[in-house]
Amino acid sequence: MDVVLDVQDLRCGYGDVDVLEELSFTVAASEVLCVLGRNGAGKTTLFKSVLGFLPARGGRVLVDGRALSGWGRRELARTVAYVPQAHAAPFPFTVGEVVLMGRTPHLGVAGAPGRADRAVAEESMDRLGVGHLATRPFTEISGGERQLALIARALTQQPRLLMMDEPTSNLDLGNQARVLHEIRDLAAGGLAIVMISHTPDHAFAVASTAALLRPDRTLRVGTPEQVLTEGALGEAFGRPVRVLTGVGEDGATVRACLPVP
Ligand SMILES: Nc1ncnc2c1ncn2[C@@H]1O[C@H](COP(=O)(O)OP(=O)(O)OP(=O)(O)O)[C@@H](O)[C@H]1O
Repeated sequence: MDVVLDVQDLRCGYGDVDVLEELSFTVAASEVLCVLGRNGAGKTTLFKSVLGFLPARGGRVLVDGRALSGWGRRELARTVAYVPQAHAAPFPFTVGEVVLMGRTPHLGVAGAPGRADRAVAEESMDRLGVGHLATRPFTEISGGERQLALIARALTQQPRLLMMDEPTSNLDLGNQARVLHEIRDLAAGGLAIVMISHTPDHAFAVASTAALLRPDRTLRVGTPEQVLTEGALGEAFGRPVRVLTGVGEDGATVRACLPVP
């Protein structure tokens, strides 16, 4: 198995408080790991640690078998791409310029992007359906359009590992389906993907592995069907949850979750 991200016994937090304790999981090429847990459980903290923004207090994070401390910043940016939540990115540039920034780690020291770099950016924009927005200011498009543009920027990096923080928040149903389809397609093409989601349905739809942060700070890892049971979801979110099953397009079982008011 081609393991891209290997997290072993990770412990991290802020001040004198540990938010995450002894978390372990791996993500291989072509796998999609979906991280779920209640508000404040530590999902973003986990991302910060894997991206090298928050030092681990214990355990280790290996990318392609090498500890994060052994990677140069540009080198890591050629391998790991991050899609932030769209509301956190008020860039004063056009959509096309923001997407082209994804090429930055691939350029030489004095490098300006060339024709090949622009072609990669255009292909990414077409893939996410935002090519027609290329000349629009990034600050003057909708939240959903910004989300799609940020995913296009991350693809323009041509990474091995894609870290996505709630990639379907802000998106209408059609665009949620578009992004989920792309996530499945990118994984099939060999990318390793880690996504945070508040929608267990999306883990059932595209994830090979679900990782559920529980109130006792432990992580339950397995297939979505193993991990996202009514009991485990009820315990994790503190309210009863129903898991409903139906028949999908191809006759396969599909699952959706409903919080019980
Ligand atoms: N910079 C910080 N300094 C101190 N505590 C922090 C900081 N950032 C987050 N925390 C705390 O760490 C815990 C985990 O926060 P985190 O943002 O990782 O949760 P999350 O699972 O991403 O939540 P949400 O679903 O609401 O986005 C929370 O208790 C939060 O208050």
